[in-house]
Amino acid sequence: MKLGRLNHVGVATPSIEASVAFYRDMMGAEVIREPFDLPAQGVKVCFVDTPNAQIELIEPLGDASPIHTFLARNPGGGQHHLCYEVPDIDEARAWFEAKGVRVLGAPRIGAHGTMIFFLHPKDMGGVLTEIMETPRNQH
Ligand SMILES: CC[C@@H](C(=O)O)C(=O)SCCNC(=O)CCNC(=O)[C@H](O)C(C)(C)COP(=O)(O)OP(=O)(O)OC[C@H]1O[C@@H](n2cnc3c(N)ncnc32)[C@H](O)[C@@H]1OP(=O)(O)O
Ligand SMILES: [Co+2]
Repeated sequence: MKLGRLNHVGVATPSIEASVAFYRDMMGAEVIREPFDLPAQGVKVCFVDTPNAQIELIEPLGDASPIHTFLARNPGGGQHHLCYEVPDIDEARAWFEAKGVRVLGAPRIGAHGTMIFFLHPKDMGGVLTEIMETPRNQH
């Protein structure tokens, strides 16, 4: 498997509205996409663009959100996951499974419209890791 570029850093927040104000007013971020709901992933999402990667702001959506426990432990929010691109999602999944890394749930469509899966932080040096297939027009 060939690891691709860092696509985004996931940041959990109790309030996307407050985080957008922080990235705009404190960090000087200019391009901030409109927030949108991703019910299938249990999160509300908003992208902040930087020159080489995105910050993905995620706020819990619904009672079964996978970030509820994280925010209960970190009420002010914080860095939640790193996401790397790969050219072939099935090859990447087989690669990690063969190495005994726990894949969390089934591959699904992510916020960028391509397939994603997550790897357990305890098998990844303490970092919850998202693997995402590179969008077709960027291969
Ligand atoms: C916007 C859509 C999409 C995209 O396209 O980009 C997304 O990014 S969605 C992002 C949200 N979705 C997910 O996170 C899905 C995958 N996550 C999970 O399956 C779970 O959150 C989890 C990683 C298995 C954690 O489960 P949880 O029940 O919340 O907590 P536990 O108490 O069971 O945690 C076990 C263990 O792991 C540590 N942990 C938990 N989260 C993280 C984290 N983000 N980074 C590092 N470590 C984490 C936790 O502290 C526990 O450790 P111990 O206390 O030592 O046991
Ligand atoms: Co993500």
